Parts: sequence; C-alpha cells; structure tokens
Amino acid sequence: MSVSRETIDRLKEFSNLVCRWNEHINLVAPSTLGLLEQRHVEDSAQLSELAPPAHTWIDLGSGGGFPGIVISILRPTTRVLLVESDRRKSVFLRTAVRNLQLNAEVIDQRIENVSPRGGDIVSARALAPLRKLIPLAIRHGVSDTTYVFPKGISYQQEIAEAKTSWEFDVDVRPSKVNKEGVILLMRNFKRV
Ligand SMILES: C[S@@+](CC[C@H](N)C(=O)[O-])C[C@H]1O[C@@H](n2cnc3c(N)ncnc32)[C@H](O)[C@@H]1O
Repeated sequence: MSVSRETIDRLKEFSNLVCRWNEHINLVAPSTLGLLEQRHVEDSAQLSELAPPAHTWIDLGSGGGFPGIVISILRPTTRVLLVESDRRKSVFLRTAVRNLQLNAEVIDQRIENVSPRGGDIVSARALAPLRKLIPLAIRHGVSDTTYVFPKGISYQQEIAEAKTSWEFDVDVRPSKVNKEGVILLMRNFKRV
C-alpha cells in the first residue's frame, strides 16, 4: 500500500483506538489483535485499491470500522456511511469519526430499516453469506453501483447458491492478505 506519511499516522491512530476499546468491547477477535494491521487494516485497505472512484461508499455491518473507517482515512473526499446496529460499536465508530475528523456518518440502525442511500459503492465484510447479503446490499445501490465483498474459502459455493436467485456480473480478485480469500466485485443484479 503506497500512501502518505500522514495517512499512515492516521491509520496507526485508528489501530491504537481499536486496541484501547477492544479491552472493553469485542471490536475484533482478541486472537487477531496482535495482527491488527495485517488482518484488518491491510485487508480493508486493499478494497480501496480495487474499487472505482466514488462520491458515496456505504459499508454495511461496519463493526470495529473494517473496512469503513479505513476507507474513510484512505479516501478523504468520499463520503462514507457506516451502518452498524450494535449500540456500543456505533458509539466507537462515532468516536473514531470525531477523533480522526473523517468525512463519514454512522447510522446506528439495522440495515433493513435504513432508507435507501444510493451508494456508488456498497461493501460488507464478514456480514452474511451472499444469498442473504445481496438483498440487504442492493437496497442501498443504484444501477451502476459496484458491490465489494471480501470472502473466504467457500466463495464459489456462495456464488453458486446466489445464482439460483440472482443474475449478476462478478469479478473475482485474489486477496493480498489472506491466501485463501478473494474480493468479489459485483454489479448488475437482477432477480432470476
Ligand atoms: C462479524 S461482524 C464484522 C464487522 C466488520 N465488518 C469486520 O469485518 O470486522 C458483523 C457486524 O455486523 C453487524 N450487523 C449484523 N447484522 C446487522 C444488521 N442487520 N444491521 C446492522 N448491522 C448488523 C454486527 O453488529 C457486527 O458488528
């Protein structure tokens, strides 16, 4: 990842905040905290490299800010909306947005209840299998939205399952961080 010194400092500031809050709430699995930068920060940052430019990026189920806060640090001119229904996590996300003065908004509601927001990009990491994720995500997209979903080893099975209900274009990119993982760049969903 080639970014400015200032951006690296902001990513470090965010990682430090995650570590401090993780003593009180489970933002990331404690077993992954030692590898926070690689497992979570770089894994999130690679989504920004793969996705096209955007005015609005909507991250569903942002949890501890992955990828939403990382995207907002890397893309300061993109408006990032972070949807997270867990009250304590949304308080954490608001604290991160305020401390880092990010161009981002936290929506502390269930995705199903949020009015459609028309994102140029919609992302979700570790939220749900594709067949459940697609209906949640497409409510927040428009006709040319790119959907960015990091997935693990069972991604082919998830795609096959989703194809029983949906037609779509999918571009499968290897993850730079997880050798069994991929990033799905999806577009043009239509009900079968
Ligand atoms: C497994 S965590 C993943 C968090 C983060 N994206 C990551 O990769 O570390 C899933 C998150 O989605 C949130 N979530 C699950 N279902 C949701 C819903 N229907 N609406 C809003 N948030 C939801 C949970 O509270 C949780 O923080």
